[in-house]
Amino acid sequence: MTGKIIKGIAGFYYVNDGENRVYQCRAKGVFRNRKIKPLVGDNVEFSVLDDETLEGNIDEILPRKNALVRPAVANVDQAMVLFALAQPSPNLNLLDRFLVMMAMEAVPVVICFNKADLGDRAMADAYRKIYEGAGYEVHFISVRKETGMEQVRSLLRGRTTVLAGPSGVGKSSLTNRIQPEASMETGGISRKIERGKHTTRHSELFFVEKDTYMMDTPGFSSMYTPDMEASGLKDFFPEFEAYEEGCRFLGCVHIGERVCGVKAAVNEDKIPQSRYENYRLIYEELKQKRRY
Ligand SMILES: Nc1nc2c(ncn2[C@@H]2O[C@H](COP(=O)(O)OP(=O)(O)OP(=O)(O)O)[C@@H](O)[C@H]2O)c(=O)[nH]1
Ligand SMILES: [Zn+2]
Repeated sequence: MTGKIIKGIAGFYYVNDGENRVYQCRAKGVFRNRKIKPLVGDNVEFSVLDDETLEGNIDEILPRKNALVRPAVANVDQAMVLFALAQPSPNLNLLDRFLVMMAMEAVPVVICFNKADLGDRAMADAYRKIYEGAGYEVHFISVRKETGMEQVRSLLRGRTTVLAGPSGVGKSSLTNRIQPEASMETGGISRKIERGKHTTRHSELFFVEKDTYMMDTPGFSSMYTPDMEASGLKDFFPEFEAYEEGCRFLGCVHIGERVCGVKAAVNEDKIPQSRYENYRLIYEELKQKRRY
């Protein structure tokens, strides 16, 4: 049988068969033969030892597509980053940092703004313009008004998604909405308490529907600075590229150079101020970090 590891606790791995039957497995042999530690998100071959008690043994870890460190999870197809259109209003610096981190890991990102019922139309249009211009898919939803829920479901379908977003934007509300059985069983509040406990334990994937999994990523608001050469940062701001032919020097980093197509584009509002400003801030941080 094949399945996916959804959590690991005290030497046991919990393997979902894709239809939400979860087997408690050991990984005898896998460590010894391959010296590889199973990760949440790993697709595995496993044998069922007992069909009643749902016990099994992992025989083989299938090749990984990727593996994130924070959160520790393998085979991530995409990240969904959730912000609120208002209350709290989005921290674009945090968003831009997150986009860089995920691009470094080659994980595609979908941006969702929740609480569309609270934000004004002009703000929504402005955010859409900024992030579609940077090449991202942008969605506006309201968990409270239940708008965009089908859209979210179809974005998730058949994939493993990490959900990220700062506190208070509606991550619990959204995860409750998209896994109806769980929220019916435990109720919104207890689900939330449960989730709080998980954040101090291990990473865990939850089942959404057939072959569809999601992981909540705690600690998003304290995003660290990516680890790379400052000069490489510009490549993670894809909307800059079109204006680089206006730069005098090959390898222009668009900071102190006098003749710079990117800075000119910012002045002409062709590149959003906020994107450039966040680029500059992250660039300076990387410079500082590399000095020590
Ligand atoms: N107006 C409005 N409020 C919403 C919406 N979605 C969630 N909320 C409210 O926003 C508040 C925060 O929602 P949560 O789901 O707890 O947010 P969270 O991202 O899980 O927050 P943390 O648990 O702190 O990470 C709650 O009071 C929700 O009822 C929405 O679409 N519109
Ligand atoms: Zn330049």
